[in-house]
Amino acid sequence: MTLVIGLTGSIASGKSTVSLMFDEFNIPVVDADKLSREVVKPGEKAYDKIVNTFGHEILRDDQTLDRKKLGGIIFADEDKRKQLNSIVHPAVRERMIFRRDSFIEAGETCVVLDIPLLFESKLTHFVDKTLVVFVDEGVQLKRLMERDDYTEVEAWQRIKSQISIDEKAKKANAIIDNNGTKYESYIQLEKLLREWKII
Ligand SMILES: CC(C)(COP(=O)(O)OP(=O)(O)OC[C@H]1O[C@@H](n2cnc3c(N)ncnc32)[C@H](O)[C@@H]1O)[C@@H](O)C(=O)NCCC(=O)NCCS
Ligand SMILES: Nc1ncnc2c1ncn2[C@@H]1O[C@H](COP(=O)(O)OP(=O)(O)OP(=O)(O)O)[C@@H](O)[C@H]1O
Repeated sequence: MTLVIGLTGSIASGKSTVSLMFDEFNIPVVDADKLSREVVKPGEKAYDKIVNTFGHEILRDDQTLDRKKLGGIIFADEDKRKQLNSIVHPAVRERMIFRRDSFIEAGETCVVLDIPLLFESKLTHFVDKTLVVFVDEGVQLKRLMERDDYTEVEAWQRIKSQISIDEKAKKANAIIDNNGTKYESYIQLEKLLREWKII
């Protein structure tokens, strides 16, 4: 039996940081953000739909998506965000399930699905347990602004486009408190994997 863990959190709460730690335990991770970049490459169906919906002005000179520009549009307008989600999410979901099932068929003890919008998109039925990477909102804002060089307004738009981190923490089977150092988060993960009898 493979245990499927849904790893989530809010934007810049530390999902990618924690997902890298699963490597140490040889636990495979399927990363929805990575898949969402794959499915919008030129030549893919979702790419054509995005260009038809948002126009050529969201393309760079090399015809790839200008992600910063598209982000600027969809995080400032909920209807446009829903339009983009309805194009990208089905393609991501299909690839994610395919990869999850390949790991299950290969007999892995555990597989992690790193899904930023696990609760928003109601995808918890894809996983056995949910794990939320938690940070206080102030820490989240600071890390997001520093990592992506956003203004405070841009960072808040992105934070507010998701269910609050407190609400996600309430829904989770387990939490990693990532307010401290990365090492402190690693120790929490190791303890949890022991509790869940994965290591
Ligand atoms: C708008 C886009 C082009 C901006 O790209 P950018 O490279 O700046 O951001 P990236 O894709 O790395 O996402 C960073 C984070 O933003 C958050 N986020 C992204 N899309 C959304 C969304 N539609 N709603 C809420 N939060 C989102 C997530 O926490 C994600 O981890 C891109 O985020 C996108 O295509 N979004 C739609 C697909 C999506 O929902 N992806 C996230 C889960 S699959
Ligand atoms: N414990 C920590 N201490 C200090 N900095 C951290 C810690 N955890 C993560 N960070 C930093 O905070 C930023 C956000 O972390 P990360 O990219 O892992 O978040 P994420 O949840 O995957 O983000 P996104 O939702 O955008 O995909 C990064 O710059 C990362 O290096």
